Formats: sequence, structure tokens, C-alpha cells
Amino acid sequence: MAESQNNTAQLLELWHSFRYLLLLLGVAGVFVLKLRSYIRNFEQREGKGLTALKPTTWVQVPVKAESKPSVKTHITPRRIVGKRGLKPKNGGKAASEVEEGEFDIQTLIFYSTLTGSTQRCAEELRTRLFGVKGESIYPTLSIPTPSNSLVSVPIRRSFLPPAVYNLEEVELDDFFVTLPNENGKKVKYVYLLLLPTYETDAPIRPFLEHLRETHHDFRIDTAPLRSLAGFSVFGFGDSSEWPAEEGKFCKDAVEVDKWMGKLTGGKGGTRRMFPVGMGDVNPAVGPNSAEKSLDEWRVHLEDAMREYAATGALGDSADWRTAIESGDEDSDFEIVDPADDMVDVEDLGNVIRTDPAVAKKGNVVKRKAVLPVDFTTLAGRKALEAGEGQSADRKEMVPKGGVTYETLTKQGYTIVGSHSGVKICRWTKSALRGRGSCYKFSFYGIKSHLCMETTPSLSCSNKCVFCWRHGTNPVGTTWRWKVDPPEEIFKGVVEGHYRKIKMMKGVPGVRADRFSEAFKIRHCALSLVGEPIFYPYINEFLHLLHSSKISSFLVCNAQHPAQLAALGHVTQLYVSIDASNKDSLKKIDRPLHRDFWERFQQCLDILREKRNQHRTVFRLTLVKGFNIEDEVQGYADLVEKGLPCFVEVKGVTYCGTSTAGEAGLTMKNVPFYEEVVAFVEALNAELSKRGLGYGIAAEHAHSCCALIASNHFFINGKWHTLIDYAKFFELLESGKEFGPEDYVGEATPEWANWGNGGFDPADQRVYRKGKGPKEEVEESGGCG
Ligand SMILES: Cc1cc2nc3c(=O)[nH]c(=O)nc-3n(C[C@H](O)[C@H](O)[C@H](O)COP(=O)(O)O)c2cc1C
Ligand code: SF4
Repeated sequence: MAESQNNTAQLLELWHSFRYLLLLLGVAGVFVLKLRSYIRNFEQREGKGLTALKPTTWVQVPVKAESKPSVKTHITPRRIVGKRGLKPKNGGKAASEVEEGEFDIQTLIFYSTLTGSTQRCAEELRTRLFGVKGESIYPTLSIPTPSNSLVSVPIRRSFLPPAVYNLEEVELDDFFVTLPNENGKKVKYVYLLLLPTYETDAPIRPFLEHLRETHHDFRIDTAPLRSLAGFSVFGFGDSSEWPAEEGKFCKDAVEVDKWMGKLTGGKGGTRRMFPVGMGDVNPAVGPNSAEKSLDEWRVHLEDAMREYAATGALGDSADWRTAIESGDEDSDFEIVDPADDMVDVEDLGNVIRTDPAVAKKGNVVKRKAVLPVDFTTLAGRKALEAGEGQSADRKEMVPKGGVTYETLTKQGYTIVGSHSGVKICRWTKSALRGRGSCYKFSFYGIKSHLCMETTPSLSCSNKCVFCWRHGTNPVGTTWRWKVDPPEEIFKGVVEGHYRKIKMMKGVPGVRADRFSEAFKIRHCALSLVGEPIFYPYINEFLHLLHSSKISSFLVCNAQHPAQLAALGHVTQLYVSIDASNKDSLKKIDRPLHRDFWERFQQCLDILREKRNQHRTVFRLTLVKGFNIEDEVQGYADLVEKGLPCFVEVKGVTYCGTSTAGEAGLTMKNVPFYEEVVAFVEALNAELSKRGLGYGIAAEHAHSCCALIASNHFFINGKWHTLIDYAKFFELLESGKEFGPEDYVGEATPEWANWGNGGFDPADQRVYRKGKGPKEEVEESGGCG
């Protein structure tokens, strides 16, 4: 017993002496076993011996020549190179589908355009495709033999002369839900789509929406276009402002390509005949670069079409036919452009039906009713009066329930009819509460609570970086929408304005006297957003205002000389002068018209003439870093050219939208009032140096605004910038000719004169809590 106790004690002593060593050995053993098991697994997987565990060196795996992408991606227009194999290599579903028998191939070229260049390219493509000039052709196909020589085989199917369609003019359902019916004849269609990209509203939007909805419509097949012979998309874009690196270059074309991929079969076999091509109109890329890319794309496309005609199949070597090539077509992407102004597909329901028989003659299919017409020109007006503009097939600019409608409504606009808007501005609210009117009171005697801010056209031909419309408004160079009658607009905007005033009733501080006065509108600022003179019946609308004794302040963007010239009397006519030279103007206004500078100059000439009828005003909006620095001389040149009665200089109001951010506008671009003052003084000095007869008349420091006026308004030693509104209406009714000096009002109030700040002492100045004196910002923004 004692011996056994002795042994146990010895064992315990041994354990205590070597327990760490033993534990270590145990752990090491487990590790070795695990390692052996891992090595075994590895050998089984790799089929290698233990040597596989030796440190590896990286080796370059040779890439098969044909697996290299034959497509040069992005940045520069896409160039397609490489040969196409004749025979399908494997059984990709749609690829192995061979169309047997005799049939004709009809190419339909669809295009969309805003400023016309894509239409020209589409027509050019029609005449160049296979060198066709209207006749049927029977080309041959050169096939490479195994010995790499070429043999010529006749192509059994004939190509019918291509037809060109404007996507805005066709019944989309007839082409993009079902395929056109060729009166029982066996015809296979090739769709070529030529599409410019616009980051704003453009004619392509309804088309994109149509494709998306067709794919998602549960009542129809998700791929109703799979029996197309094939399709291919070519996009136009401008990489200088919409770079590929940011995914903006030719974005719309890429999206259409994806939807077409979905609608023609989805993964594993779309009817994409050739990858999306891209043409860059950026002149820095080279002369006619876009056209050259289109031609290159055409040549390769013709190869693909010949092959289809010869074999009845799309070559399976065409990697681009799979969904992956052009992005994941299954990822159910939405069109997220904030500028999306998706027009209801129903709106397209009445768009003309084009007769395929006409198309077959090889003619460009001419519009029957819905080409955009510049109704604001004389010829356009005649067309409108002949009823063209009112046809049911015209789309609404801002259809009820659409994205633009919703966005503008959320921003506080009341949309009237289909293209007009009204919004109560912050100064109207402020005046109702006795907290001050806007600068128009200090300069021209307009009480803000008696003023309505409205526009009969929410559309504009610019995309100014400082605009408040948040990139949501439609843009266009011509009026291409349904036209609402002026009476309806007038009634609607007045009602909309009063409705908003009524809502102020319970707001603390609203003064009873001002509240009741506010139900008699006395002034109208046609300046909210958009371009009022775009509206074909602007003169009739002005007449309605004036006959209700409502004065008119109209701001236009100096892009529509014909409309400006045709404009009747307004109380005060403004043009926005957003820059003093062509480059700055392009950068800041981002105009849609290519000849924007010439248009701008013409408008100044017209304004100079108009100066004898209206009070004319240059509205300068100063944006630091964009249009202030070194531009005083340039602005003085413009004043010398247009000789306006007044020059209003205003610091930009930062609207904080993503659109502004994208344009590079931040709070840093908002000038301090001292900077505005320095600019005004410099401009005034330059005008005096040139002997032009101007002086600084007034200021409204709390909206960062100052007024330079012509010496004609310096009467008896005092500035007289106010307006005699009653006299204006009287002169108008007299039917006699009159000019701005005929309705000059009383002297500008002392407190509004330069150096006195410009705040009405009868009102109560309110500073924001905890922030001390702070300049109020004018909410109306845009052209307001
Ligand atoms: C307001 C505006 C927006 C544009 N947006 C884009 C864009 O987002 N991406 C792009 O690649 N090109 C853009 N472009 C360039 C046009 O797509 C290009 O100029 C095209 O050739 C115009 O074709 P069209 O004359 O047929 O309308 C834009 C051009 C303008 C004037
Ligand atoms: S600021 Fe005026 S001119 Fe410029 S885009 Fe806006 S609405 Fe058009």
C-alpha cells in the first residue's frame, strides 16, 4: 500500500515537472495530424504530391488569342475588331436557332434626337448601309476556309431597302411589343437604334420607359422581340462633359442596349447582332469622330448581317450576344436619372402609325403630326393656329402623376394644366407677416404680398448651374408639347396662388390687413423657372394679366431671339446675363442650342431696340469662380451693346442640389455681399469711363442685390427707379406708342438708395435665432 502511494507520489512529481512539455507535445501531435489530413485533401483536389506545398512562383497563364476582348472599352468611342467564325461552336440557345427557308431581311433604323444631329446620322446610315440607294441587294459572303483562304458564297436572302423611323413618331407597341406585320410575307427584321444621351428630359425617356414596362408587363412575354433577326445600338454622347469614367457617356444607349437584350431573349442568347457602338461628339477627340465611329460600326455590322442572311443564324462566336457582355441584364436596374421625366406610355398611344409599305420604298418615314415645331416662330404660329399643335397625339410637358409632376409638386409648385406652374415665394410669406418684401419693393415699389410668381412654360433651353429646378424640368429647343390655352393658364395660376395664400391664414404673425390685400394680385413675376417666352401664346397671356391690372416682370434667358422680337408690351423686360463671354456662358448656363452665343448676341441687339418700348433690365447672377473674376470689361461690353435701362446685380443663391454639386457649385461659389459691392463699383466705374451714363441707384443688402440704373432715371437730383403702374395700364389702354420714361414713378425711397441697405423701415427685420444678423435668401431662385 505504502509502495503504491509512493509510486503515485512519484508519478505526480513527474507530471508536475514535465506537464508543460507533455502538453506541448500533445498540441504538436494534433497539429501534425491536421496537417497530414490537409495535405491529403490538397493532393486529392490538385492531383499533386506533397511538392505542391513548395512555395509557388507566379506564372503568366497564356491567354488564348480569341479570348482576348475584341472590344476596346469606354473612354474613346468603342472600336470593334476581330473576325467572326461562320459556324456556331456550341449550342447557345438562341445562337443555334437557324432560320430556314427563303425570307427577306428588313432593316429598320430607329433614332431619337433633340437637336437633330442623330437624325442626320440615321439618314446617312440608311444610304450607306451596303451602299444601298433604295434598291434590293443580294450581297455575297466571304467565308474563311480551314486553310485560311476565303470563298465567296451567295447570300440566299435579300435585304430590303432600310427605313428610318423617329422613335417619337412611331407607335412603340407596333415595333417594340409586337413586330410589324409584312402582309403575310416572310420578313425578318433587323433593328438598328441610333440614340443620343441626355442627362435631362429628352425624347428617349418615353422609349426607355416603354422598353422597361414591356419587359415587366405580366400580360405579355418578357421577351416579345425574340423573333427579331437581330438588333444593334449606336449611341452618341459628349465625353467632354459626360465622361465615361463617371458612367455618363452614352448612358442612354447602353441602357437601351440592355433592355433590347432582355426583350430579345435574356441570358445565353439575345438577338444582339453587334455590340453597342459609341460616337463621341467632343471635338477634342478629333474631327468628325462620332461619324467615323458610326461608319466603323456599320462595316462590322454589315458583316454580321451578311452572315445572318447566308446562314439564318447569328454567329455564336459573338460574345457580345450574351447578357454579360453589355452588363448584367438580369440585374433589374431602374433608370435613376433624377431628370427622368417619364411620359406616360398612354401618351404615346395616339402617335402615328407608320405604313411599312411606305417604309419599304426606302424613304425616310416622314412625320405626319408630331415633329417638334417651333411654334414660337411666325411659321410655327401658323401651324399652331391651323390646329397642328392641339392634335391629341402631342404629349404633355408635365403629365399629371409623372416624375416631374411629383417632384415639382413636392417642391411646392402648383402645376397648372400641362406646362405651367405657380409657387408662392418666401418674400410673399415674409411680407404677409410684416417682415419685409423682396428687392423689387426697394427698387420698383412692388409689395411682395401682392405679387404672384409664375411661368407658362416649365421647360427651358438651358441647364444653368444655379437653377432651382433641380434638374427636373423638361428641356427642349422647340415647343414639342401640347399647348394649353392662355385663359386656362391665367385662371389656374391665379387660383393656385390664392389657394396658397389661404394656407397662410393660421401662420403666426400674418397681418390681417396684408392677408386681405393679398387676394388682389397686382404684380406678376414671369420668372419662376423655365422660359416664359417659350409658350406660344405668351402675348395673349400678358394681355390677360394687363387687363386685370396686373403688372408683368418677364425674365428670359436670351436664347430665343425670334420670340423676344415678337414679344408685346411688358412692364419690365429682363434678360439673364449669366456670363460676359462665350466660354463662361457655356459653362454656367449649359445651353442646349449650339449657336447659343449668337442667339445671346442677337437678343442683346433686340433688347437695345426694345428699350424704346419697355423698361429693360440686365439680370446678372454672380457665381464666384464662374462669372465674376476678370469679367468686368466683358460685362461693360455687353451693357454697351444692349444699353439696358437697368443692370440688376445679384449674388447667386445656393440651392444645394445634386445637380448644382455635379456642376461643381458649392457654398464657396456664393459671393459675400462685400464682393457683390466691389463688383458693382468696378462695373459702374467702367461704364462711367466709357461715358455710358449709368450710376448705382439702389441696394437690397439682405438679398445680396444692387441696382445700376441709366441716368435717364436720375431726375431732379434723385433716382427714380419706382414705377407708376396705373400710368402703365393707362398708356397700354390708350393704344398709343410709349416708352419707359412715360411711366416713371416716384423717387426711390431714401432707405433703398445705395449705401442705405435697402430694408423698408416700416417692416420688422428678423434675424435667425442664435445666428445674429444674417442675410435672408431669396427662395425663388432660378430666373426669379
Ligand atoms: C443638355 C445636354 C445633356 C447631355 N447629356 C449627355 C449625357 O448625359 N451623356 C452624354 O454622353 N452626352 C450628353 N449630351 C451630348 C449629346 O448626347 C450629344 O450632343 C448628341 O450628339 C446630341 O444629339 P442630337 O443632336 O441628336 O440631339 C448632352 C447634351 C446636352 C445638350
Ligand atoms: S435659371 Fe432660368 S434660364 Fe436658367 S435654366 Fe433655370 S429656368 Fe432656365
